[in-house]
Amino acid sequence: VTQSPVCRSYSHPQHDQTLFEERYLRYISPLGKGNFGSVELCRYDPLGDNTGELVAVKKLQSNKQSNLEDFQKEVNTLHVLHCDYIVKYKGVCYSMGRLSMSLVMEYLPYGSLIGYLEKNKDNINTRRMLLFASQICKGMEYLQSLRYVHRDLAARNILVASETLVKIADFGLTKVIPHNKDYYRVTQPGESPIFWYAPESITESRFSQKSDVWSFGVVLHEIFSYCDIKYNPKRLYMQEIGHNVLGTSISVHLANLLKGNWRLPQPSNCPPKVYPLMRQCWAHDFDERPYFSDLGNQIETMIQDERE
Ligand SMILES: N#CCCn1cc(-c2nc(Nc3ccc(C4CCNCC4)cc3)nc3c2CCN3)cn1
Repeated sequence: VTQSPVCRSYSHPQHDQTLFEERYLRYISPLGKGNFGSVELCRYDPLGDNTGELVAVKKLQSNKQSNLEDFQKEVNTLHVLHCDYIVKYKGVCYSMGRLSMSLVMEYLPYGSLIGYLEKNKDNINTRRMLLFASQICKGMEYLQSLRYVHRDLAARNILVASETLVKIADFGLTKVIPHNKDYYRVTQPGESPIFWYAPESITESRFSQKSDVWSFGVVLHEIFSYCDIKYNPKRLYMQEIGHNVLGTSISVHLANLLKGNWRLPQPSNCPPKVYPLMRQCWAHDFDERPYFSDLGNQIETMIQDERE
């Protein structure tokens, strides 16, 4: 049994069954869309009596070879992650004679933070929002201890396991930082979530632990805006940039906005100490941004203060 320093979870070398037979995987309903694929609720029911367990199955979008390789990397990434604050890998299901594959994961009943916060905003207090934020920090600390960069940290990719537990999900864009560098340079940016990106990711496709910290600041903004669509980061940035920008790309305008030190505004009922935390994450110079361990400590202190 090994214990990771920050996740306090145990990874037993369990011989969990990791191969799911397609014929027993019964489709129930759609759950959402992620990078490279859609996610469905299924019941794995080999006995055929509806006693099987509910699972979340991520199907590969298209059988394009490149996507299959990227999907295989996502599966390999999730398989090695054992942390209470990261969605659990269960196994894979091959179909079409191993031509296509699906990723089988634990099903989290409350869905993503986006829907959950909006729906329950009236009975979620600051303490619970700070608890969620500290759990994301712990999950990210664990991820970084294995030299992973998530690259798509956003409220849409944070899932709610229970009223007091959230988990990081969707490792479709996750990369491992090579040992001789402290950043990852992406070649094909693809359709990037630029409104969650740090300046250096927008302008140089440079991703690091500190660019994930920037995105965490945006997640904090989403949490303390209750993921209200009116205050969604893309909408707030586009209002500032102006919807009728022509010619030069949005990312050039966004990069200039951030260079000029414009930042997402303080959410309306955001506790006074939380906005400065977001601003720390949004330091233009990535060396000035805090580590997830620092952020976690500051948030734990705020949780204590909330209790008194
Ligand atoms: N991340 C990411 C982006 C891709 N993505 C991942 C999932 C996912 N959803 C759930 N659970 C889930 C999802 C939605 C609902 C409801 C919400 C209200 N409206 C109806 C649906 C309920 C429960 N459990 C999961 C996963 C992955 C592993 N376990 C969904 N989209």
